[in-house]
Formats: sequence, C-alpha cells, structure tokens
Amino acid sequence: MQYRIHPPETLKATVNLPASKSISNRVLILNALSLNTEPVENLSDCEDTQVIIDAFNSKSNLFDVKGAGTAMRFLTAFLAGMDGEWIVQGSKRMHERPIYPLVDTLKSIGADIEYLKNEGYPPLKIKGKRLSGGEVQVPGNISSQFISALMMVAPTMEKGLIINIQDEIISKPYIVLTAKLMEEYGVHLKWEGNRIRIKPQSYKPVSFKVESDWSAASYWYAMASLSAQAEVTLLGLYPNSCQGDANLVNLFKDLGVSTEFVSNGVVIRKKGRPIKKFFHNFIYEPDLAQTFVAACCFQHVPFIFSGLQSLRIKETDRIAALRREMKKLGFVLRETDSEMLEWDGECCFVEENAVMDTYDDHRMAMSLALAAIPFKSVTMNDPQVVSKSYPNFWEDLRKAGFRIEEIG
Ligand SMILES: O=C(O)C1=C[C@@H](OP(=O)(O)O)[C@@H](O)[C@H](O)C1
Ligand SMILES: C=C(OP(=O)(O)O)C(=O)O
Repeated sequence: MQYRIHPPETLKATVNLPASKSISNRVLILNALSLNTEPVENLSDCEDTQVIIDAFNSKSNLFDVKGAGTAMRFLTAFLAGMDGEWIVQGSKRMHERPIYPLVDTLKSIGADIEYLKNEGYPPLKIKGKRLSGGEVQVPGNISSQFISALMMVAPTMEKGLIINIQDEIISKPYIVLTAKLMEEYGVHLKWEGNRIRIKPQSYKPVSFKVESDWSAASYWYAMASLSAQAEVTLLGLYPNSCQGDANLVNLFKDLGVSTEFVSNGVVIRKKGRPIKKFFHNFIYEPDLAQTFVAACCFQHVPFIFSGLQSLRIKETDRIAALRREMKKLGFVLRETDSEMLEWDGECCFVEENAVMDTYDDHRMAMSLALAAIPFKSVTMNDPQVVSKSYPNFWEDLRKAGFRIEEIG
C-alpha cells in the first residue's frame, strides 16, 4: 500500500491519542500476576498490546509476539516461571533482536530455556517452573526491557531477586515506570544505585486506567512546530506522568511549541521560533529520537543528538533508516560516533518523486509523515505499520484536516 499525504492550511484539532503501550503491556502482566479479574480501563488498542492479550487468551502453547519487543521480553520472564512448555516467536526482525541477556539471567536462577534458531535470539522454547531467584547481574546498556521483565516476576520467586545492573543504564525511565506500577499493585522494592532488591511477596489486584501515550503525542508536537499556526488538544495526558517521554513538553519549547495542561489533556500551540541548534542526549527517551530528527531537519535546525545506540536494535536499524530516508528529502545526516547522529545543515538535491520507505517501523512512518507539512505532500510505502503503537494515526490525521490519498 502507498499513501500520499497532504497537509491542512492550519493545524487546529482535538486528538484522542492511543493509550500508552508501555503502561498497557506492564498492566497486562501485573494483572495476570495478581490474578486480577477487573478489566483495565483504556487499554491500548495497538498491535504490541494485542499480542499479549492474544497470548493470555490462547489455548495453544505457541505465542507469536510479532514485532513487540516488550511482549517478547516480558512474556519470556513470565512464562519461565509458569508451569508448562511454551514457544515464543516473533517477526523476522524480532528474531534478530537480542534476548540473551535476559535468557542468561533467567537460566542462572533456574529457568529452562532453549534457543530454537540462533543462539541468543528468539524464537525460544521455555519449560516453565517456579524460579528460585537470588542475586543476578544484568547489563543495563542493551535494553531496559530485560530489567523490567525480571522485576515484574521477581516477587513470585522463592527467594525474591536482587538485580545488579551493570554498565550504563539506558532507557532508565522505563525501569522507573515498571517500579511505579509494581508499587501500585502493592509490591515493595528497594532501588539503590545500580541494585534493585525485590523480596518474595504477592501482588494485590487493583483497578487501573491507562493514560494516553506521550510517545504518540510527539508527532502532534512536531506537526505543531512545523505549522505556521497550530492549536491542538491532545486528550488523556496529565502532568507528572510516569512516562519518560513526557519530557517532550520541555524539549519542544526549544522548537517553539507551548503546552497548557487542561482538565482532560493538554493544549499545544505554536509560539515563537525554534532555537538555532539543538543538542540532546536521547538515552532516556530513545523513542523520541526519530521525531526530533525529522522536526529539526524540516525546520532547518542543525542538531547533535547522542545516546542513540539502542536505535540500532529496535524495529529496524533506525540510524541507517533515518540517514537513508532524510537523504531522499535533501538532508545529509552524519554518524560522528556509534551513538551519535548529527546534521550540520548540509543539504543535497531532493530526490525527484521520492517515496519514503517505512522499514516495518511505526516510528519511521509517523516521523516521515511530518514531511507533508514543509514539502506540501509526501508519499510513503506501507503506511499501515503505524498499527504497532498508534493504529488510528492516519484517521486522526484525516480528522485534523490532512488529505490522504491511497495510491497503490
Ligand atoms: O519498556 C518499555 O516499555 C520500552 C522500553 C524502551 O526500549 P529499550 O529499553 O530497549 O530502549 C522503548 O524503546 C520501548 O519502546 C518501550
Ligand atoms: C522500540 C519500540 O518498541 P519495542 O522495543 O517494544 O518493540 C518502539 O515502540 O519504538
């Protein structure tokens, strides 16, 4: 499928954002561990959440998590402690995303897990049984999802778990989010420096309403920054969110977008001009990096972005994909280091009749859609990939006045 996207003259809209997928996926695991029978309010309708619901409702012992990293990592730890024999598989790309730091750790506390294809990568065969727990070392610099996965199942282990995080801790706000949600479900943990201690204890079932997704909000902030005039109400976002990506409220001030918290969400407005050059370390907000690369290039704000190492092992190698697609639009990005991406203002010819590729990556599609505003239209392959986190993205754009032609 191919879409051609045309922007409205001015951006004025009210958007019902999707619910947070990170919160939804944790709450599903915590509900299962607390034997909660109450339905979760406002659970995300995205594919990454649906694969966990499908696994829990399945009568089979074979689960397909497709492209969902959280589902792959959280279910592996969950099933390792559940009686039975399970197979967890995913998309082709999922089978290239590492899982050995989690598997090695689970094995060290008694889990029985086998690699079915390549050593260190999904698919996995898991023979579940109650895990002994104890003390483990986990690298912090590959994916925080390994740590979140271990934390959530730790209270069910015989001896509980002490997690020593080694090396740098990337994506730390997602670990903080896990800790906060576990506490909401009545579990106590102690986190000091690089050590998290969780004693054996029971989760308490609670009723839960999921807030909107701040990462999804980033595309609307970027649209506002690129528009001459913009006023957008984003529903279901609140101050003091436990999502790390809520930091975009501060980051977008530098691209001329103001935020007003109102009772049912935020009102964002285009106000003022962007800064001359943008510097930021995305180590705590990796999912915002593509939005900011696009937003900065499209308003000619040179940037130096660091902390991007985890982008190489996400839905695609996001650094390579960004460089390739932005070049089609005339922007020459450079990798000055393995974890850095820079644009110093260098431009090249815009490719004639350029068609954007989306690499099975929802965030490539949503970031590249922003090009419609400065270029007056943009054409894109496989736009349906947005369903991984934001299934109604194109519908919400239409409601906001974008014209979207299906051309192939
Ligand atoms: O725990 C989570 O919900 C997530 C953690 C992050 O992954 P990494 O820890 O692999 O960076 C983030 O990129 C992903 O979209 C969601
Ligand atoms: C990286 C992402 O997801 P995951 O790692 O859970 O597949 C994402 O949503 O940008």
